[in-house]
Amino acid sequence: MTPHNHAKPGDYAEAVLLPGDPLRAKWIAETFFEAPKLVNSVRNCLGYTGSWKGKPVSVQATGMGQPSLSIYVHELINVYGAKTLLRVGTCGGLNAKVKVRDLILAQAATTDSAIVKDRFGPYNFAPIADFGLLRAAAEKAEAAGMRFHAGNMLSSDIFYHADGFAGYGALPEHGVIGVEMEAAALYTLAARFGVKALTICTMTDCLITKEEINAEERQTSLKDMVTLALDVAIGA
Ligand SMILES: O=P(O)(O)O[C@H]1O[C@H](CO)[C@@H](O)[C@H]1O
Ligand SMILES: O=c1cc[nH]c(=O)[nH]1
Repeated sequence: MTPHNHAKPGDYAEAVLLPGDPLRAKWIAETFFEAPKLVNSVRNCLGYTGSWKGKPVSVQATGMGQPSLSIYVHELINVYGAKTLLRVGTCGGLNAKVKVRDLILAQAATTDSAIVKDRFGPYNFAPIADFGLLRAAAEKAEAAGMRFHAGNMLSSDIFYHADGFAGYGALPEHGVIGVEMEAAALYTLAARFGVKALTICTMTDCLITKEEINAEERQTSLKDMVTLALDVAIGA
């Protein structure tokens, strides 16, 4: 149906989880969905639809970075009718108060990317999460006893900064607590097309303390993030 997606209209639910990693999309569908069905495998950027607690839900991998996410999200909204988009990612930590395995709810997303900046001329647009999704995620995370932080996320085009931690400049001292690579484009597209979006990330590597989690812990802590996102997606 598009150069990047061979699903038919109607193949996706209105609520879609968005991991960067295609294998995380497969794991989410096979681990959590009832009756998962593969709906897209173009470029191995896997997409599935199934249900969670009896309600329809989809997952679509976005690849890494804002250009790649923008393609999948643009098509999910405009071709497949997606209305609620929940990124489920991993991120680095920019504040020592955020511990590995903690969840970050990206209330806003700062970015160095031209993909957002170039659209607004003289203005510095502030990409923000949908308040209802953010509030629901915070309430559910609190009720489940999950460690989480709501705050400003950096969506960077650069994974390997030539200047290391110094490359993040004044952002950490202005309350930017994590770094990933997609949320700002997701929020900007959601604003443009009038749909709801939220990014939830698990902090997997602290750029200050250098603490990281291993593969097994990564899987366990991602379960918390995914069940939280699924409950928020279906309004449970
Ligand atoms: O784990 P995912 O969702 O891919 O997210 C993070 O991991 C990738 C970088 O390793 C980037 O996509 C970044 O945003
Ligand atoms: O984008 C990312 C994701 C995880 N860790 C980082 O440092 N950056």
